[in-house]
Amino acid sequence: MLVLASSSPRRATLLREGGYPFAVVKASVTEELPEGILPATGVRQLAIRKAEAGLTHWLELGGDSQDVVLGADTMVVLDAQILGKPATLVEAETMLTRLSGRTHVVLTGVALISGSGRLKADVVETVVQFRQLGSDEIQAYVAGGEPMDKAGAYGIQGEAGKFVASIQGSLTNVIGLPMEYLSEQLKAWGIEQTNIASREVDDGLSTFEGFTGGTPTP
Ligand SMILES: Cc1cn([C@H]2C[C@H](O)[C@@H](COP(=O)(O)OP(=O)(O)OP(=O)(O)O)O2)c(=O)[nH]c1=O
Repeated sequence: MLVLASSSPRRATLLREGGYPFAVVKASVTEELPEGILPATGVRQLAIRKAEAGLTHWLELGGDSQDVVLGADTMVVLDAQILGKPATLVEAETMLTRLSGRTHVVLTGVALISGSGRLKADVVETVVQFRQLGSDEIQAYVAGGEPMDKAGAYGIQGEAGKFVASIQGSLTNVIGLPMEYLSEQLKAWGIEQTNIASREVDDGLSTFEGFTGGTPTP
């Protein structure tokens, strides 16, 4: 059985839409990383941290050691700097001003772990280009509340979809789980889709120029 170690509603929605039956378990971890760590190393570490915490909790709840626990972490990287979730509205505005007219990278670390000691963790990268944003539209977007629980202060699946000029790589990777990569991995772990649900998110972004699907990076 598949267990999602996450409190992100987006990750649960993506797995459900992917047709996977799963349980959800909380994975409260500190998201602090050592100063100067490479973003890809950091995002992978956090995904493992979440999966390990989730596994511990799941086994305490009486879960089977053969169950497969999934942890993930998403970060936005601009000029080699990590943009996490904004702590304040002002910080959200600053992040979006920095992203305006620029190309950035979204990294999602994905970790699969089981009680038998098996572990697989990778990082999937999507390149996102924003068009030039006006300060009025940034302010209006931040006032709408969408940025606050999201890396880089935006949600590509929401109103910020209109900020995006192009995307290269997996769209679902930006939203929190690279489903193309993940379904390959889950197959290798013996986890199959049982039903293919229709997409709940009407984003219209999969037709964007350069959409190629996710590519794992070492
Ligand atoms: C860039 C971007 C991020 N996000 C979200 C995905 C993640 O939920 C969030 C980044 O925070 P994460 O720390 O990756 O995840 P989380 O705290 O929401 O959930 P958990 O740790 O319990 O699994 O930003 C979007 O929903 N859309 C976007 O376009």
